[in-house]
Amino acid sequence: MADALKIGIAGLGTVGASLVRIIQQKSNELAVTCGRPITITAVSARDKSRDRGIDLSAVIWFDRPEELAEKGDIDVFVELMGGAEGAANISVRAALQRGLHVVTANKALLAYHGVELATIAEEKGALLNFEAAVAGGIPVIKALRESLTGNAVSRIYGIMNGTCNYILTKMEKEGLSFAECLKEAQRLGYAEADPAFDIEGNDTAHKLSILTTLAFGNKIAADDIYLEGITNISIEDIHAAAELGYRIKLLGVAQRTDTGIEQRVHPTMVPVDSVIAQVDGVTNAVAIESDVLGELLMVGPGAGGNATASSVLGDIADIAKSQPGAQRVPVLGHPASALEPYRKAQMQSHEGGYFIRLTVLDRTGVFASVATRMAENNISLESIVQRSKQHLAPSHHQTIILVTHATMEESVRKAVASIKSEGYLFGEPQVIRIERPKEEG
Ligand SMILES: NC(=O)C1=CN([C@@H]2O[C@H](COP(=O)(O)OP(=O)(O)OC[C@H]3O[C@@H](n4cnc5c(N)ncnc54)[C@H](O)[C@@H]3O)[C@@H](O)[C@H]2O)C=CC1
Ligand SMILES: N[C@@H](CC=O)C(=O)O
Repeated sequence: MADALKIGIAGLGTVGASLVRIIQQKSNELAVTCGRPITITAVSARDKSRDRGIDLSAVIWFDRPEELAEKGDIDVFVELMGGAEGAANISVRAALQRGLHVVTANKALLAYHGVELATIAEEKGALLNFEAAVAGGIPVIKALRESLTGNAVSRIYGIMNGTCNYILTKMEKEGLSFAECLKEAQRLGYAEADPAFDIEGNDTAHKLSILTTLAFGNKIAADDIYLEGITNISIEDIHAAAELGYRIKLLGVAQRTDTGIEQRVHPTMVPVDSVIAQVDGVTNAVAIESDVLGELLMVGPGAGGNATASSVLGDIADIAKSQPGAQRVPVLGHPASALEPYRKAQMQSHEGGYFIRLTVLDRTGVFASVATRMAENNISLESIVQRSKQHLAPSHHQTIILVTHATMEESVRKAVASIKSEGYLFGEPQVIRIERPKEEG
């Protein structure tokens, strides 16, 4: 049997501790499948004394991850700390500069430094693997980077954040509050160290930016994504969506348009009978539409220690099985030097269906005025209903719910602005985009 693959792990939190446990429990099977043992020789984490339920007696402890990357007796540096800057960024760079292979689950790091890191890896002939960075246990990176070679991708969309999907599902099915659901997601190890990254949509945006680059061959453009999180979604929206035959999901969508690539992350209404609407809890789903294959939908656990460690381990096993000096698959699917500048499609040009919920004064003429403002902006309505006794609205108010046919974002924004200027609105209008799978489009 070949020499052991020596790995050093920086970060022993939810994912790092799961990874250590799995490698230790499955060492014999791994040695057989990979053709060589996988040995954890060194680790680094902030708290040396914490009981993680794993055996670290035979490993060397580095207080600083940078030192592990620079000096550790390792073949692979596994980064499981998180954060786009600081220790993660410095240590991954140092490891690659040293010619070490790197495995990371850190989407924030890749979203902001992925192209530079891929450039260093490719110059050094090192592997930089990051399957766990997008959609946890779903092998979507490998699918896009390798299996779909030769396919021209037209759209990728999906549920890419387990925390948000868990919250939306629990709110709908168990009637729990947003805060209670988030707390539970944190307890289960799904949320980011700062959960604002989950609920404000940034985490989905980081993941989407990576998929966009793999699919379309542009430089990563994480700051060029239209972004809305789920903090504004109320139980009233969830119920109204259900009555209309939709469910609300936080989707990341990237699609090729005539004017460039559109990247957007926002709460989205999906038809209740679509597969993606059935994806509940921490489960993620990624749909890829391409010319040769058609639609590929991948569904699986999107967060949590084991789901994520499974992908990290798969990346480590790929390194164990790789031959030194063999041709490498480019880190981002295309050689880093060949990535094109990102051509951004403006959100105003987005075309799709919209759900609009307005709380208005219960006054003669308001309903007609809302319908007129829509017509003036050439917005064709699938339905418009007026309701009283919505518990959010005071007694002298009513709720108007509109669903549009496919229309331009710019028209919807203009119509909503003109409704706001009429003076009969109570609170902010709620606008939720509707996304339909290809066959239902
Ligand atoms: N938890 C999940 O479900 C998933 C997490 N990820 C990513 O995996 C990475 C790790 O996530 P978790 O394990 O959930 O995080 P965590 O917060 O549970 O663990 C992070 C670990 O890194 C250590 N650490 C952080 N900064 C450090 C520093 N400067 N020096 C030494 N140690 C440091 C902490 O002490 C802790 O042991 C993150 O990039 C996260 O975005 C990716 C997919 C799913
Ligand atoms: N916080 C993330 C973890 C996985 O990427 C999520 O909830 O999806």
